[in-house]
Amino acid sequence: MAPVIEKPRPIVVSGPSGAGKSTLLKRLFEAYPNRFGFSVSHTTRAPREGEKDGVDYNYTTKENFLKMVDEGGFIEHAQFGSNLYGTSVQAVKNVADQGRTCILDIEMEGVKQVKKTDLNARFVFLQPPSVEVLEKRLRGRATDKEEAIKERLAQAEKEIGYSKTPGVHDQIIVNDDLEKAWQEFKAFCVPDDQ
Ligand SMILES: Nc1ncnc2c1ncn2[C@@H]1O[C@H](COP(=O)(O)OP(=O)(O)OP(=O)(O)O)[C@@H](O)[C@H]1O
Repeated sequence: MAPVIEKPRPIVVSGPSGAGKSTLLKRLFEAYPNRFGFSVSHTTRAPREGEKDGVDYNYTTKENFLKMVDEGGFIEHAQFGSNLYGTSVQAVKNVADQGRTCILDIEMEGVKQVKKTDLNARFVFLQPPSVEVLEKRLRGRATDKEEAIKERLAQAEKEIGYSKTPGVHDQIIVNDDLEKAWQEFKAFCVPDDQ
């Protein structure tokens, strides 16, 4: 009988804006360059010079995009300007088919959507030590305007509230000390290399 090769389960990383997702994911990709991947998004915008279909984006028509929405093909989708963008369930499966663990860096609504699919994902939540610390980090990052910071903090309260629902996450990592959070994050994402 042919050996059953198990496909790597996708990992859903969520947490309030400023919790440290980008910081930890950057480290993860640097430490394990061939092990992880991001899914290729769909878009209705035209390809720009040098962009490749299926690599930079899956380019599609508005009609086809909306059909996929109706069929439940997207984990999340949004409109920016007059263009539609989305992460399809199939795009996540394609990463697993290439033998890589697909990383989904998404927010609460996306997490709920993934739970409705057959992706069999693992869920990790990055939690700031407190909302006060989160506010300091968002200000320290100096990338957001005052209005955006207020919105992010309000959203953070909702995300943290939802994260307390039993069974939603496989692990919650409090990002207080970065080194400690990194060790926990690495252990979750690469359990066979500890
Ligand atoms: N443990 C930590 N201690 C102190 N500062 C930290 C820690 N972790 C991250 N930071 C800093 O907090 C800020 C927010 O982190 P980061 O940009 O990684 O958050 P994020 O969750 O990716 O946010 P977004 O979802 O908005 O992209 C950054 O300036 C980062 O350097």
